[in-house]
Amino acid sequence: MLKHYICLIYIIINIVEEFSIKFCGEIMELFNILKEKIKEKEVVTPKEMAIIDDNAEFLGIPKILLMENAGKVVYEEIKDIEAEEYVIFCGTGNNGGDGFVVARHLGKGEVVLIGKEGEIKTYEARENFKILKNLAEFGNIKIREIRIAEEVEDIFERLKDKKAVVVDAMIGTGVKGELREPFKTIVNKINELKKINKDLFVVSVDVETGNLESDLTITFYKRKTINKENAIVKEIGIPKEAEYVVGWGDLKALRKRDSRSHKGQNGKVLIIGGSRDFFGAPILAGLAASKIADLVGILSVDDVVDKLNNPEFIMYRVEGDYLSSKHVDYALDVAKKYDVVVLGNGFGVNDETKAFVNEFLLKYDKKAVIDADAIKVIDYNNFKFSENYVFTPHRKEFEYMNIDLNNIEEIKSTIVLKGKYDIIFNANNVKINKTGNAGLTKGGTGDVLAGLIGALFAVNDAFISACCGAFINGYAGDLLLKEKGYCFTPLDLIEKIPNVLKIFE
Ligand SMILES: NC(=O)C1=CN([C@@H]2O[C@H](COP(=O)(O)OP(=O)(O)OC[C@H]3O[C@@H](n4cnc5c(N)ncnc54)[C@H](O)[C@@H]3O)[C@@H](O)[C@H]2O)[C@@H](O)CC1
Ligand SMILES: Nc1ncnc2c1ncn2[C@@H]1O[C@H](COP(=O)(O)OP(=O)(O)O)[C@@H](O)[C@H]1O
Ligand SMILES: [K+]
Repeated sequence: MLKHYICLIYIIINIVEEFSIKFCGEIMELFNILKEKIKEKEVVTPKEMAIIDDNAEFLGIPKILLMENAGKVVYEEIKDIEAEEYVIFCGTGNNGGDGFVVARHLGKGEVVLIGKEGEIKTYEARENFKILKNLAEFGNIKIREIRIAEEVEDIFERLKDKKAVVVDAMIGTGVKGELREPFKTIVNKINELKKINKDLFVVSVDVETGNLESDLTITFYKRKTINKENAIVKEIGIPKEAEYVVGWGDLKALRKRDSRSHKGQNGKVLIIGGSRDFFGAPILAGLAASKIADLVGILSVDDVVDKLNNPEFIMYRVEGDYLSSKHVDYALDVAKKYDVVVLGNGFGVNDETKAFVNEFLLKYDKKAVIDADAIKVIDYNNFKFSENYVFTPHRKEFEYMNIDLNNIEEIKSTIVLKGKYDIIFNANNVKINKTGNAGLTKGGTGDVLAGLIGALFAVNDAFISACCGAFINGYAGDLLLKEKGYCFTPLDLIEKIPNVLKIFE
């Protein structure tokens, strides 16, 4: 008997495996179609490049390897330039790290670290600086650490009439705001020097620092929006997949909580959901959102409000068993006090709810996460996919939306197509999230995801919020799988959200 039993289980597991492989195959097929339809970016912003860099590391490529390749390709571009002097200006970030590698490959010249060794921000830059210090003892490479521009007056004097190469490894894609001192003065000095010495060749690493008039910029992987025309692109070993995978690079790019912020500035989320039949869904979404957002409100029907005496939420009651047209004005009024609305969890799909959703969205003009039943009741025939919307359909709900992949540019909204792998896309971006496991198929984990995305979307843009929500939700599930196997609940998932954020903060 037992033998038959085991054999039966074996057959079932195989069928499930077969289905999920097939299903997974479909997901990858859809992903490839989307990659074709959504034009690949030729130029990226510094912030987008930082995410790609970090996700290359997420895929297992060490940054120190990329730094080595970066320094090497810059060296290759300048090694044949006739010069009596080489001066490499380095910042304390990884752009400076590239500069250390350039100096090492050159095997000569003066490295000017703008800052102190102790201020070098990253392991890979520090390691390369240490190597330079070892080499400096042999005399070919000189190193100087400066605080203010006056400390390099002698260099500018010397370069007035020399054939020289100046390498700008001061600031790269980590640039933030207006150029601060001493970089500002140093950049101006180099620009002035170029005017009086035609034999001065200025090379920028990855990005021109400030308004430096470089003769050449070697930028890595893709042109940056802030590069000058004459920038050339060099591969340094970053694979295309780094642009398509959701990894910790996306989490690092989320808006940081400002220590001086006060209540409400870190997001206000209104959950509009629930019905007489489903009271748990909006609560799960609300609990998930409250892990991140400052304020969470729940607008729902009597049954849900009466069941909820949770101090974490501000409750807004509407009479009746289901949301309906008569509640639209009140809901719009309440929504004015919030940054984002999470719509649909536990709604049900009857006509009154359908009327509420369509009328509400027609008049509501802020951010919304549209999930579950709300996705099913929208009248897509006359519907605008606003960039203020994030949809979180699973496979079946996605079919309701009848998205025309041939008119993908119309899809300004961000869509999270949930499944074994989540595909996150809109008219301009597509990414795939691989965190998560089959333990997440339990009902309610989608409500957790919707609340999570709502909280992130309150203070970030749609696409990064959707990517990070999917990543965090899945990763929380992966932590639970290690602890409990598949037997975890949506409430366990919610409790794990802070752990995931802590790991990647
Ligand atoms: N992250 C990676 O995986 C790789 C990064 N690479 C290099 O690293 C660079 C990015 O490095 P980081 O992210 O560390 O940052 P950066 O090195 O570009 O700049 C950060 C440094 O500049 C300072 N800074 C920023 N804005 C400033 C301003 N307005 N005025 C004055 N100082 C300012 C910061 O305080 C910090 O010390 C890329 O441009 C590229 O050159 C390469 O090594 C390739 C691999
Ligand atoms: N087999 C699976 N493997 C990995 N993640 C999954 C799997 N099934 C669902 N998920 C994840 O679970 C979450 C919610 O899935 P969903 O189908 O929306 O649940 P719900 O029925 O609660 O809406 C999503 O983050 C999705 O990525
Ligand atoms: K630079």
